[in-house]
Amino acid sequence: MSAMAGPRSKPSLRQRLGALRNLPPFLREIWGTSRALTGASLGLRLLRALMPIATLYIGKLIIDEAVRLVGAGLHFDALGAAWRSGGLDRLGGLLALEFALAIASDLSGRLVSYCDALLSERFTNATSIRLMEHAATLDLEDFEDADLQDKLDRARRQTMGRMNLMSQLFGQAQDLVTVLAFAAGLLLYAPWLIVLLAIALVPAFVGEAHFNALDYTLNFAWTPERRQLEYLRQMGASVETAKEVKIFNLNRFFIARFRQLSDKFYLANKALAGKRAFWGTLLAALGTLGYYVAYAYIAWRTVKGDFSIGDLTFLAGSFRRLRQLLEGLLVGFSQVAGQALYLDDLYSFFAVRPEIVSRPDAIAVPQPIARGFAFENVGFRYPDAPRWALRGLDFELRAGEVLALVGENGAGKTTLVKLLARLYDPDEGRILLDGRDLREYALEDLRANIGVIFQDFVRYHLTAGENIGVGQVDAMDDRARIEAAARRAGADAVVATLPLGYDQLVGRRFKTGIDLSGGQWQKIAIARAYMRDAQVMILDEPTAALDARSEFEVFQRFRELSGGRTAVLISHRFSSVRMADRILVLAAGRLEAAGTHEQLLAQGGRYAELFELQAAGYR
Ligand SMILES: Nc1ncnc2c1ncn2[C@@H]1O[C@H](COP(=O)(O)OP(=O)(O)OP(=O)(O)O)[C@@H](O)[C@H]1O
Repeated sequence: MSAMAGPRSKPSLRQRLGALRNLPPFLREIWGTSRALTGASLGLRLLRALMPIATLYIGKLIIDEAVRLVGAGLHFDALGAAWRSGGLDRLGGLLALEFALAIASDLSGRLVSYCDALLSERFTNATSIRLMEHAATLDLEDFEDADLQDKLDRARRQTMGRMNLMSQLFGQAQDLVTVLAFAAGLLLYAPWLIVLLAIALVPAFVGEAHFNALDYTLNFAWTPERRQLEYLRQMGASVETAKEVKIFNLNRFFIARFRQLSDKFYLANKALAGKRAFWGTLLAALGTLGYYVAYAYIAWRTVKGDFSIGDLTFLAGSFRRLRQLLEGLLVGFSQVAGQALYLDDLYSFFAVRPEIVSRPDAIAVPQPIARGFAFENVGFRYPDAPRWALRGLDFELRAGEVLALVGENGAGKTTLVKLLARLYDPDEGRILLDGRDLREYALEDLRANIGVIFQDFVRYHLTAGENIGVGQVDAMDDRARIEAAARRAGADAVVATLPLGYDQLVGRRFKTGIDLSGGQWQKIAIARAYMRDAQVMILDEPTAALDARSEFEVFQRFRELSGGRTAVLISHRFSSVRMADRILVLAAGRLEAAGTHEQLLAQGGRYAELFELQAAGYR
């Protein structure tokens, strides 16, 4: 397991406040998701913001009225008589008003939840789609970078977790309006109490802000471990791995590793939560103290006769609410600042820019390709790799030629193919297509003209027809084309064995799926290559699981059907390789020899040696 990520230092106050700059774009996106829902949610909240003070004030009026009635010395024996006398009219009216307010408050609360739920679902979906769209633009190299994977992981979590940020922000705005209303009310009675309240709350706020930052740091520093946990969980419990896990009895190994890692994470979290609870309680007590000092003061003024009983309840109530609200606002503010830090992750993922892009003046790939590809002193090195994967490559891939690549594992065959398809750009030298650098061509057009099936092709858990159709998505519904591609690859026989034929779901992931053998999957994948009417076809060892006859047939048919197409084949089987027009021998990233099968055998180098080895096995 990799070394622990070095602890990242706590984000500074400036960083935290700086993260608040993420809020305006965040709000803009929410607004853009649905103006109607955002407007409704905000409007309802504004209404709700004024309800608490209205309720409390009516409560005060009710008490004052009741006290007045008692003081007036009126005596009623029966409710009916009292009602008819009209003496209770005002009290009744006030009670009815308070009742209406209570109903309105409940109703608007539910409506707000409803709007928020709809809005959050839509926003989460929109962000997920944006995430997928952006990920699609990134370079393969980006994906292979562990840092980017961490970032993607955090960004993915953000799409899920950020919605309470929205509710929180809106809630904050609502509370702020309520606070202003209460503060205006209190200002009329006892202005300096508000100051007292604010001072009493500052320590709690600072504490919250501090712990939120620690929380973020912890979560940030643990991203690689969290991904490992996720990985272990998957390894320990998935169809893809179940077979091997059982045979090697790996479950205990995975579980032990999971436990070890998750325990460490748990302990770190627990320590932080403990400290947070302790300091939180202490600091909140200060706020409570402020409240009771104020309460005592109001009680004293009431006893002195400055305030009525109604005033006392109104003030005490306002005060209690104001304290809760201010505390909530301050704590909420620091939480929002904390969450805005997480938004940083989302936005920094969106800020990753691909390097492999089309130039503005990009040109179209020639139809047909006239001369072919030329590698000129091409070198490529994977980021942070100790040695070059390919170096000093000089060769041509002529239009219409079938070229085979051979070489031992790790020689660089796949890397060469990736360069040809512009999944990477060379670090040294250049690759020309009909005399112009590959980088001058429009990327999409280039990819549309090259059909590649890699050795680790994807097994889509879709229908058999769709598995072939993905080779040319815009022809996904063209059944005749799919069938023709299947025939060319010998996949039609595979499909014929499926109960639902081309409509059969394949793979084990879903209930109705039927799994295929390794070779059957490969035939389907090869059909995918035929689906695409590409000028250049590349088969990177997708035939390894085919039996010898099938592979021979696949390549022979490939030769016959390629109809003047340029092709690159990678195979470890010489029976297939020898069918190529020309063979390149790669060794440790360098081009060692090139020629036809016969020429290379005559040279007696590595090719002859490997050929002899394989041939000897059959004698
Ligand atoms: N994504 C990657 N990141 C870093 N290094 C890589 C990556 N892919 C391949 N390499 C390294 O580049 C070298 C060439 O690998 P490549 O996959 O091109 O070999 P290959 O000839 O296709 O091998 P095989 O016959 O096993 O498929 C190897 O040393 C490998 O370790």
